[in-house]
Amino acid sequence: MSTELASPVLNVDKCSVLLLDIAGTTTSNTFLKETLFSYVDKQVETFLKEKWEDEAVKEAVKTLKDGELDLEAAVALVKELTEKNSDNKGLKALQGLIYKKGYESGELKAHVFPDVPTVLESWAKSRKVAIYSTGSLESQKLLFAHTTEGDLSAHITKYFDQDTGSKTESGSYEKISKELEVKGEEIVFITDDVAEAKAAKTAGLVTSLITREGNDALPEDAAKDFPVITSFKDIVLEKSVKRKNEEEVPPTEEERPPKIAKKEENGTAENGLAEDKPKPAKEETKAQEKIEDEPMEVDAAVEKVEKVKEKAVEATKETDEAPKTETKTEDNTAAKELTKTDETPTEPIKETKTEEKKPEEKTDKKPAEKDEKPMETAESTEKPEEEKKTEQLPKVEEKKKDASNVEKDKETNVVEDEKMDVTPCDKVETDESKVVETESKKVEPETSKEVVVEEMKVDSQETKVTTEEKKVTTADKIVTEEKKVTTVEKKVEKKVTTVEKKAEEKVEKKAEEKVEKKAEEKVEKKAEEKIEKKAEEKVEKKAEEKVAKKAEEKEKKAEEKAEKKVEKKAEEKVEKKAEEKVENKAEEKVEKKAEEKVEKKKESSEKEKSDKPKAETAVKEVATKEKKESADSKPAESKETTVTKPEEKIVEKKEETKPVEEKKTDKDEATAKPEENGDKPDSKEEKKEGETNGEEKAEVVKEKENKSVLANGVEEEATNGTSTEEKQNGEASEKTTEEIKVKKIDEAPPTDTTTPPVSVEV
Ligand SMILES: CSCCC(=O)C(=O)COP(=O)(O)O
Repeated sequence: MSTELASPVLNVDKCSVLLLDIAGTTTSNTFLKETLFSYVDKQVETFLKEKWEDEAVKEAVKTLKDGELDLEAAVALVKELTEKNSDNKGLKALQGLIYKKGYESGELKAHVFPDVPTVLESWAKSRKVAIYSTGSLESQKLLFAHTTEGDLSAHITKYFDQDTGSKTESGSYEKISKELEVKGEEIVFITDDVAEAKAAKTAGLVTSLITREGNDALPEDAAKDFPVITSFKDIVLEKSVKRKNEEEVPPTEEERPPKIAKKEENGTAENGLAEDKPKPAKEETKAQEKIEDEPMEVDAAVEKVEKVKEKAVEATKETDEAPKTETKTEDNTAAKELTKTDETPTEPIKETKTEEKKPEEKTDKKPAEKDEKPMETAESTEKPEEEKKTEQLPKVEEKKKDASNVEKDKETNVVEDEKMDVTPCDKVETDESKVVETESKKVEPETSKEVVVEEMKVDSQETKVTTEEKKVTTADKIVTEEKKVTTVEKKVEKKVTTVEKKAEEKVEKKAEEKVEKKAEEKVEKKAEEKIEKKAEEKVEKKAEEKVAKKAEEKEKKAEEKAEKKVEKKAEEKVEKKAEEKVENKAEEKVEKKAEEKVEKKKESSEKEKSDKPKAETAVKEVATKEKKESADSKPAESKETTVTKPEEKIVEKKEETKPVEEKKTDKDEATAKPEENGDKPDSKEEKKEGETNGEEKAEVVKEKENKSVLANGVEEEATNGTSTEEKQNGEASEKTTEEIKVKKIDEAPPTDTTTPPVSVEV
């Protein structure tokens, strides 16, 4: 760690926000590695086992690595990434969750460098202090709420983590600037990381590097590009925004120049003191306006305070006019400091000895210990000077008493800034006041740091007592006024800070609530969508099933219909064929029998020859008519007609007495037509059948076969003459033949009684 640093030159005229890095800036890297990361390493397994099902943990583990991780793998990965000091967002989230347990149980206490608490407190009075760290928001908040120096979170108004973006990208700082509603040039960013500093600078932020105990050495050229400080106290800010219109009032402790040698540019000392540069009141007013959430009441209170101060200043001026008094302006102080630093050019002058020592004592073995060493040397250089000065002071006991009253009043002012506000007293630099100041340094070490005392020259030993008394009483008045002012100020500041904090807490809470609500809404939406999808899928499935069922039913019906049709057709065919066959066979039989009988009759009648020609013809006619009738009509229907018709026709033919040959031709035509007609429908039906599907064909073929078998049975029955129909027909034909025979006998002359009767059997 180099302590030989160039003096910081920061353009902080318009600073309204201080943006701070954590590791290596507010807190030592050693603490991070040896305490926080080590704690994570030890606790991660237990923590993940306990909280594996927590949503926050699940989310963090998901972010840890793409893809799924089981518990063991997650533990190993967390350890590995922690060891590497990875910036993985999932890791940072998990670390934050793990730290929580440690901080809450008291097992963890965060380290902050010794200057941090006081400076943060001081800055927070008039400006915003924000944090930008790689660590998660949770871990940042925990850290500042649980430091070895107490809860510092009250001084911090805003936290940024990697959700804002990478710390090495300028866009992230632009975002912060927008979010804070402050121009980049009004934000002072302090970090130990050069890459981060470059990014912030690119975004227009006023940027300073800081070196701290435990940090890696900065690159050699870093100091060329950025001011490098070693403590927050090295930062010089413009006058507090609340102290507008106070150009003549000496600066507060906060606004005093750091005890670091300032560069001389253009022949003038440049110590970064905002007070040294006259600024238009407008700028200050603007800066004040930029402090968000500041209520109007506070503004009014500030104005009142300022008025009281103005009165005090006027009173001080009056005392300045008194003879043989030494007024001390801020310029004088700065000039003296420059002289002082010239004497010790290589050592950075630390500001407060007591402030920095205390925290280091508390944080044993922490890296900041080394920071204290140079401070001790600074203290040792200051003390002898003060002692010398006090030795030179005349001891005027009476004056001491009066002055001791002033000092007592001073002692009541705890806050550094407020003590500095009492500096009008310094302007009345009497012997007594010097004594008082040195005494006050002994009583309250913090006041001893005031450089004013060191540079005071004791040249007013001959001052008249009466003048001194006047001055002291005036000083008393001023001090009491100032006390009032400071108390009001304190209250105002407290109010401002509390109001700001509350407002920010509210904003944060609202933001968190919004985020939570959004997350919940998302989850709900997803769940609803899933349910809807499932419902839709179910409905679709049901609809599909219904459609399929209907289709199946239709198919079945169609098949059944087709089958029925096919069956009907097949049945009709079979019936037709059977009928045809029966008819044909019957015809053939009738013909044959008729012919045989005719022949027999012919033979028998040859003898008779001319006696019975009419009877033969009648027989033939009867045979042909019967054939016709059997061919034209269906067997069931035509059974009766075949019985009755021949009788009638026989009667008719008796009258007509047509030749036998003519009747035969008629019969032939009648018998031939059904055969010809019967062939054609068969072929058509076969064509139709060819159009049906294979299954139907097969079934039809089977049915045909079955039915042909049945038909054959019918045929056999027909041939055997066993069927009832045939029998009936046979009986009928027998009856007709008997009747014909009777008629013939009646008509024919009674020649031969042995002549067999003509009978037609069907
Ligand atoms: C907030 S405590 C842990 C901080 C941390 O994890 C870290 O990596 C520090 O990063 P920074 O950006 O603050 O240097």
